[in-house]
Amino acid sequence: MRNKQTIVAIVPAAGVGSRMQHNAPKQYIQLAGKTILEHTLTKLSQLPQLQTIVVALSDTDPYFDELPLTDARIVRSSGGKERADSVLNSLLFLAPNPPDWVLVHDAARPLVDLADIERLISECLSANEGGILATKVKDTIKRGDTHSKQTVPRDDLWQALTPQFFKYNELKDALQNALQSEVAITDEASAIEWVNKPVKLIAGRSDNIKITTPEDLALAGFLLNKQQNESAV
Ligand SMILES: Nc1ccn([C@@H]2O[C@H](COP(=O)(O)OP(=O)(O)OP(=O)(O)O)[C@@H](O)[C@H]2O)c(=O)n1
Ligand SMILES: C[C@](O)(CO)[C@H](O)COP(=O)(O)O
Repeated sequence: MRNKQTIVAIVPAAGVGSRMQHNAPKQYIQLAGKTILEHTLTKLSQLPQLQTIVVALSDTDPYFDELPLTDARIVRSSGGKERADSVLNSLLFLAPNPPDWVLVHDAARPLVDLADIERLISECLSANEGGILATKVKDTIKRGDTHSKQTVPRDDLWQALTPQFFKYNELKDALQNALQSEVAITDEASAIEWVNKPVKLIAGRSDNIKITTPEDLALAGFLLNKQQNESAV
């Protein structure tokens, strides 16, 4: 029987939200009565298997300490220039007492379904292999070049979501390797792929959207209200 595996969540929340064109970082926009970051942390706080919840924040973030957070597992680490740097900084923050696994989840994805996260963790622990939530592409995909065949075959195309769940040591080594090699890393899985390790794709709900541009807010607000009403029943 494998010893109980320890799991720590890392929440990248150090972005400026430039595409949102808002006067504060998008993770602090209020939707359905709370900031987006609070919604995300409230979701993760419902997972008892998380030993700690590390939130990567800008060192000049003036908002976080004002949030009415009650989960004692929540701690802050320093964000970095890019999302991958924020994640690596959080991994290094954990180095004195490293967990077995880390669950990396965007602050900007408050709508994530808890059952999807539970399934991701369960399937990866059973296989002893890292993986990510992903959703199969539903639209026809075009490549930007207007002077050649544009349509991309989509039968095996998936859209990567978060959480992304990997062994602490593997992710730390992969991210350090990829960043030192100046490889473009936009998610944890791309670093794991860089070091030629497998990534399980676990089908997740397509409404686990990353709130990115202004038109995402109305949909996210509606869905957050719907989730809150359903959980209140
Ligand atoms: N240096 C960075 C950049 C992003 N993030 C976080 O990574 C998540 C996904 O990134 P994205 O949606 O791109 O957020 P921003 O970088 O803030 O948005 P933009 O690219 O529009 O500026 C967000 O929760 C964001 O706060 C981070 O922790 N550190
Ligand atoms: C990690 C991610 O959410 C998976 O789709 C995405 O890569 C983040 O990209 P961003 O440009 O940092 O928002």
